[in-house]
Amino acid sequence: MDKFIEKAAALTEALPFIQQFRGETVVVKFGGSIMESEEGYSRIMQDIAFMECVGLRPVVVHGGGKAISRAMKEGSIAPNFVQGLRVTDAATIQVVEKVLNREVNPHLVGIIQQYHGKARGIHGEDIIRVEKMVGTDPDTNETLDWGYVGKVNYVDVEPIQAYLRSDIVPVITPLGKGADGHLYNINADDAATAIACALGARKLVFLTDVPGLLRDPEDKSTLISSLHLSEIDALIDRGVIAGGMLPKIKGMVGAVKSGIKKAHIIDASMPHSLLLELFTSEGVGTEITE
Ligand SMILES: Nc1ncnc2c1ncn2[C@@H]1O[C@H](COP(=O)(O)OP(=O)(O)O)[C@@H](O)[C@H]1O
Ligand SMILES: CC(=O)N[C@@H](CCC(=O)OP(=O)(O)O)C(=O)O
Repeated sequence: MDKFIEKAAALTEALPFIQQFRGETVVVKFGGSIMESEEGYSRIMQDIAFMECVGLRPVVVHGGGKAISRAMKEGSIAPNFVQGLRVTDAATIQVVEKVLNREVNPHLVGIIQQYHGKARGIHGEDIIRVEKMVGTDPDTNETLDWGYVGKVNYVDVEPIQAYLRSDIVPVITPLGKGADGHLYNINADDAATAIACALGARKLVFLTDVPGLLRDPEDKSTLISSLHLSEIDALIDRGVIAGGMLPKIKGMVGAVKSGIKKAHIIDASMPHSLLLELFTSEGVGTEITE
């Protein structure tokens, strides 16, 4: 009997959250090591199908960095990252396009459909315009050139919204087109942020392989559950926000400043962390609010 009451309680606890988020757009980004586990990302796709079914409007932006590196090595191309971004020459962009647009993306769409959700892939270059990424090496002051790596300067949201109006989950690859007509590779965190801002999403959620932002990356008990915009610069200066956390936190700051109410980092390896974050009062991971 208790078991049934518990099950009913879980459903009734979700009710106010479902009512609050119905019709709202939530951009969900995942990539990294979770994409190495079919079981792990299938659970995420199930959560996405659930969200859509109860009236939310999820938009998926996915990475696939590890699969790209594997395919490059199979083609005897050595992966090379500078400041967390893949150096992308003409041969590499072909591998990136194939892995993201023609392998990972249709696979994810297929899993949502297995859960009886409607989903369609969108190739990023059909909706995202970029300029070439440029940077400077802080040690040598030399200009950095990543090749075909882009910084988003425009997202055409109409194809995304058309799918959302038809209750179809858009699943988007982090690729863009340059003014030169060439295909460019985009960090998936940056692509998700730009898409969330352009859509005016209610929430931006990064699923990753750690519980959230940790004060000590080696110690999972040091989770920072809530961060205010004013605290972030000091954490960057102290090196707490570094590596793969930098594009996420910077993206979350940009998103919250552009009007998105909440941005989250949550643990993809915790089963159904996305549903827990959205539909319970517990909250998991790190959130940034204004
Ligand atoms: N303060 C921090 N808290 C948590 N993770 C951190 C921190 N600083 C750096 N990291 C690193 O960021 C990684 C997550 O970013 P990333 O590897 O880019 O994930 P994804 O591929 O899921 O986008 C973690 O696995 C961890 O190694
Ligand atoms: C420019 C750049 O680095 N692009 C990334 C795009 C994929 C990505 O970001 O995948 P994850 O989220 O799985 O890391 C790359 O080529 O790996």
